Formats: sequence, C-alpha cells, structure tokens
Amino acid sequence: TSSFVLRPSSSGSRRRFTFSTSTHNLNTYRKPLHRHGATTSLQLSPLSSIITNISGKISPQIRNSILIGSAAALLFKNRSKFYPPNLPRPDPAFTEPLPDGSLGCPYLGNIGFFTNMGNAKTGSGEFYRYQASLADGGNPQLFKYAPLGTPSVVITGMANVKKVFNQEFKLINAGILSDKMVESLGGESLVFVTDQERHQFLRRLVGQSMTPEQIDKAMPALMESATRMINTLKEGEDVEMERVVTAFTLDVAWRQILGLNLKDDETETFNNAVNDWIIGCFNPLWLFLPGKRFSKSGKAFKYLVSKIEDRLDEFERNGPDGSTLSGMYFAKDEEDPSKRLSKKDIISNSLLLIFAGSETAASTLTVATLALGLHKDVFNKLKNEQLAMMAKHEGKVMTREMLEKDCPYLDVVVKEVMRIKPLAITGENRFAQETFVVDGKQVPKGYGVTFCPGVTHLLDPSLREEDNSHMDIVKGFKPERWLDDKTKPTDYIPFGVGPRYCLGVNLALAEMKVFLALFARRVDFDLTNTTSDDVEWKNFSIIPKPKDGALVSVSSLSDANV
Ligand code: HEM
Repeated sequence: TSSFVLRPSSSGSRRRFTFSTSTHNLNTYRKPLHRHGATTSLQLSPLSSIITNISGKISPQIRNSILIGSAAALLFKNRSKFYPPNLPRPDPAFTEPLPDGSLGCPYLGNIGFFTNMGNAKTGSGEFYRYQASLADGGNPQLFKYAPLGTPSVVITGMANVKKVFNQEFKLINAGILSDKMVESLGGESLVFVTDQERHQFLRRLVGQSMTPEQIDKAMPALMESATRMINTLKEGEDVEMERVVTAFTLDVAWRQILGLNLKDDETETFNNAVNDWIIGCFNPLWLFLPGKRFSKSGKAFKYLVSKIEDRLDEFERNGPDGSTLSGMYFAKDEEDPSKRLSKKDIISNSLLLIFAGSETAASTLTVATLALGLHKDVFNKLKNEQLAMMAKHEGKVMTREMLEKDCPYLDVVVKEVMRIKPLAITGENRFAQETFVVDGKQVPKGYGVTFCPGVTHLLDPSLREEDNSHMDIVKGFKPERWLDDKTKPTDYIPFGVGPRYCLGVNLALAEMKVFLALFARRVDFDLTNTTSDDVEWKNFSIIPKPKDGALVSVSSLSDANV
C-alpha cells in the first residue's frame, strides 16, 4: 500500500522530503511511475505537472519557451473567433472610458501574467493585485490586461461581479479556445456549453446528484475517505499535508463521485490516470498537435471513461446507489420527466466534477492546515467544538445535519480560509457579447471578461486594512469575524457568482468539513518548516498553496472511533 510519509533526504534546517511508495504491478493502462522501487510523486497541480512532465532533460528556459510559445500560437490561431480586428479600441458608441490598467506589449500582452503569477510572501494572484494597483488614486475594482495578447477586463467588487456575471449568456459568454480542450473533458461538459437552455438543463440534472439529500447519502463515503487518509499519518513522522489531502480528494472522486470499489493497488493507477488526463487537458502541445489519443493523457482518459462505462452498466443491472454518478444516471428533468442525461453527458460531466473538484478542495484543505498550525487557538476551538458535538450525539455517525447545526466554528474556519486564499481568478474565460458599462467604465464587445475572487476579497470595504494585513494568514486569519454581523465580510465570492456558480459547492463544503472535523478530533500536529515569521507560498501556481505543501509533524494520533 502507499504511504504518505515523507522521509528526510538531506540534512539542514530546511529539510527536503521525498514521497515514498512501494512498487507493485498494475495490470492497467500504465505501469507505476517509479523505477527500481525508487520514489515517485503524486502531483495534481496541472500547471506545475505540465512543466515537470514536459521538462525531461531540456533546460527550463527552452521548456518555458516551448510552453509559452505553443500557448501563444494556439491563441493566435484561434484569435479570429474572439478577437475582432478593431480591438483593443474603445467602442465609439460609448462615452465611458476603458478601465485602467496596462495591456502590455502589442500581440504578446502582459508578460507579467506569466512572470509575476505569485510571490513567496503573498502567494498566487500577484499579477492581478499589481494590475489593480496601477490606477492613480488607489485600487480600481475594474482593470484591463491582456493575457497572451487578448484584451480582457477583470471585474472585482461584489456589486460589479453580480451585475455582470448574473447576466451570463447575455452580456458575457464563455469562449472556447480549443475544440480539443472540449474533447479532453468528454465533449459535453457543461462548463463549455454556451447555449443558455442547454446549460440550464445540464445543471439541473447534474445538480440533482449533489443536492443536500444526496450529500446525506455521501457522508459515509466521505468519512471513509477521510479516515483512510488520516490513518496513513504516523505519530512522530513528518508529512506533507498537500499530498494527504490531494489523495483524499481523489479518494472522494472514485469512492463517492464515481462509486468505484478500488483495491489499494488500483487506487494508485486511478490517481495517476486523473493526473495524466488533467495534464493533457491543459498541455498546449497536445491541444495543438494531432494524435492526442495515443498520448499518456489520451490513454488515461480512455481508462477513466471505461471505469465510468462499467458503472453505468451496473446501474442498468442493479439500480441506483449513493454515488454522485448514480444520481446523474437516474436524474429526470422536473420540467420534462422524459428528458434524461445521455451517456455522453454523464461521462463528460462526471469527469468535470473530478476535474473541478479535486485540486480546488485539496488546496483549500492544505491552506487550512497551514492556518490551523499557525493559529493553535483556532485549532483548539475546532477540537472543542468536535468534542462537544461527539458528546451531544454519542454513539451516532456524523451526518450533514450535525455538521450544519453543531459546527458553526468549523463553518467559519472554512469561510475564513477561502476568504484569505481564494482562487486567484475564475476558471473560465468569458467574452463580452455586447459593449456594456460597469462601475463607470466600458467593456467593449469582444473583450475577455473574468472575475477575481482574490482582488475582490482584498478590496472588501467592510474590513480592508491600509497595510492589507486582512489578507495575511498570520495577522488577518480571524474566523471570529464571521460570527458578528458588524465584522462579517461583505465582498465574498469564493464559489463564483451567477448561472455558473460552483455546482459542486455542497459536496465541496461537506468533504472539506468532514476531513477537518475528523482531523481535529484525532490529530495533534506542529508545522515543521513554517513559523509566523517565515510563511512562504508557491510562486508559480494559479491556486494558492504553501511553498512546502504544509509540512507538519504529527505529535499524536488517536483512534478512528475517538
Ligand atoms: C474549495 C473548493 C472549490 C472552489 C473554491 C470552487 C470554486 C468554483 C468557482 C469559483 C466556480 C465558478 C467558475 C466560473 O464562473 O468560471 C466553480 C465552478 C464549478 N465548480 Fe467548483 N469549486 C470547488 C469545488 C468544487 C467541487 C468539489 C466540485 C464538484 C464535485 C465543483 C464543481 C464545479 C463545476 C461543475 C463548476 C462549473 C459550473 C458551470 O460552469 O456551470 N467545484 N467552482
């Protein structure tokens, strides 16, 4: 079986760690990564994984040039789809000015989008914070920039984001950069659907698999996944929590989302397949070149689809179970019960749930571990809340209702983690369907449009500090602020806004809360590398992550039934 224990591989005050697993034969789409029983790593950070995987033996400079060059070529090839020739000029029919900010070099756009992604002190999203600071007179809530030469506007501030993103499909719509990317997610993933009616239909039916009632049914599987991961921890040993919680969210993916029954050795194959498949979804080389289905990513996709197809056959024979996939398979449209999801819809959208749900929840849990390690008082309160809940419901299994009614502190801890370290920017690029005005500025037709939770939380007028310390995980992490209406944040959009609001929010919150509740009950830990004076973040990551993946040493671990 795999172990998530990290062993020191060199001495020194900042030790380096490797991830060790045992070697075993996998009768599946690919052999384990490790050679001669050596170490390997389980990674699910698409951007960094692409870079690591492509790198091979070539130098980082050549590698980066190939990556950025092919991404630029891809965008250039497709630009006629969304880049009318009169851009980036303002729309002459409007008197309002364009938003502040720089579009960078012609064609190339803002190089800083790549070189200034993150900052070791403040984490990812640095480029957006920088753009937001360019205007005279402080941070504007709207600013323009040009990733890969595409003029775009970033919209922040609760009122502005609501105004624009509630009018999805009218003012703005998703733009498909590459048909191959659509195919990579199965062809019918709702995230790429630009027709409003079809999008609503898919959301209604896929959403039926993640209603509160479905989450009730999911609780045993979520607890099993969390318990399994917490059981891999060992007293006195150092562990990189990012790996544990990444494995946890992948465990949720096969156990709960797909309802598979994998043996230990197949778990590793599944995890590798998800990893390889996601890398291929983003890899500009594969998006550009033919023959993707013969690539590692193409084979991984085939493997995942075959697993889903087997499950669909089982539903046909045996009827429904508590999995999310089963919820989708049996979902009927309330508006017209004769309408069901097609097989392709189910495959594409179950893959989407894995894609959209794994790294997001894993990185939030990693940041949560860091925050709890830095704020032991918060961790103790979390523990006490769990002890009180266990005393109240002695002998009973945790339910969603218990989490909701008896864990208000757990709720605000999760909220505060996502306030301080939300996704740097939305997942999907939209394009303005017509010229519109927001916050006194015009956004011309054809411009790219995104919202930015990071800058929205930073500029929240209800709690903004001059020195931005409200966004600092040491000085600003205060879950209590959510408990009082006078201090409660007002501009808070970690799950987005409008018709494309996170469809997995119920499952995401349940899985994160189950993990943290069981972790707080059973584990005592200290951060190994990090103190309040030297918190460091990964530089090149769209999703915020501590630089060392939240390295902890486990000081005590109690039994699962405690
Ligand atoms: C902490 C965890 C998560 C965060 C912070 C998060 C955040 C978001 C955000 C901001 C969006 C909106 C993107 C946009 O408007 O472009 C989104 C969309 C989405 N999320 Fe999540 N998400 C999380 C977990 C999950 C999970 C666990 C699932 C499923 C199992 C999921 C499924 C989806 C789907 C399907 C969409 C697309 C909705 C659509 O296009 O209509 N997410 N998420």
